[in-house]
Amino acid sequence: MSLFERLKADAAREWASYVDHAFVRGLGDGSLPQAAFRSYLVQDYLFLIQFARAYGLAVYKADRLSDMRAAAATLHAILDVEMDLHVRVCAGWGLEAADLEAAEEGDACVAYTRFVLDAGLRGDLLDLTVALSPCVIGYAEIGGGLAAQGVAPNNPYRPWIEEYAGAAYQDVAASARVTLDRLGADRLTPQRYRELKRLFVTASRLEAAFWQAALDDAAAD
Ligand SMILES: Cc1ncc(CO)c(N)n1
Repeated sequence: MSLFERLKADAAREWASYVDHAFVRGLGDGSLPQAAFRSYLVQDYLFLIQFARAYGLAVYKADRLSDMRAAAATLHAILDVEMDLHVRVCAGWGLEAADLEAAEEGDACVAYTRFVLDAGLRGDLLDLTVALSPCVIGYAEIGGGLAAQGVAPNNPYRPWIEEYAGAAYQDVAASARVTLDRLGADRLTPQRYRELKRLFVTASRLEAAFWQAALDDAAAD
């Protein structure tokens, strides 16, 4: 079993709370309140800024050129592709770049992103990669799963689903799995597994909390 499959099986409950969250089901059937999606988009923009920093840290923590290049390519993809796309999606939902810049990071965003950065700062590239893996691999599973169920043509969240179900993002996630499994083959020891599992479980819980914060935020409006 690959390292990713093993982590996912051992974190089955937390993984399910993330990929099968009420927010995700609402995206799939189009019933998600639009205020929740807007709140999510603003926080996700701030999230991506911190994730770019985490990939910068992965460049620093890498001890081979191929790992440095892989992390640098992801850093570039976040800063120059995904964030641009994000600004355009936000504009479609009535959110201007100025709204994004002015927004305060919510607790769920601070907790998740700083947890990942801390895992990477005190650990090595394997710790950091495990802490990052629910993000990139999870969104590919969510987008692919929703698309496979079939998305109504008038579902307002269809472009979001298609983005994460699309070949470009699925490729990014597939290479993240290959990297994780290779780092595991190089560095995993039985003693380390417990700590890696803890990182994976916590990151999955914090992803679920990120969805939940957007639902709570919209409900409080
Ligand atoms: C919170 C979160 N997790 C994962 C991704 C995937 O990039 C994202 N954009 N936002």
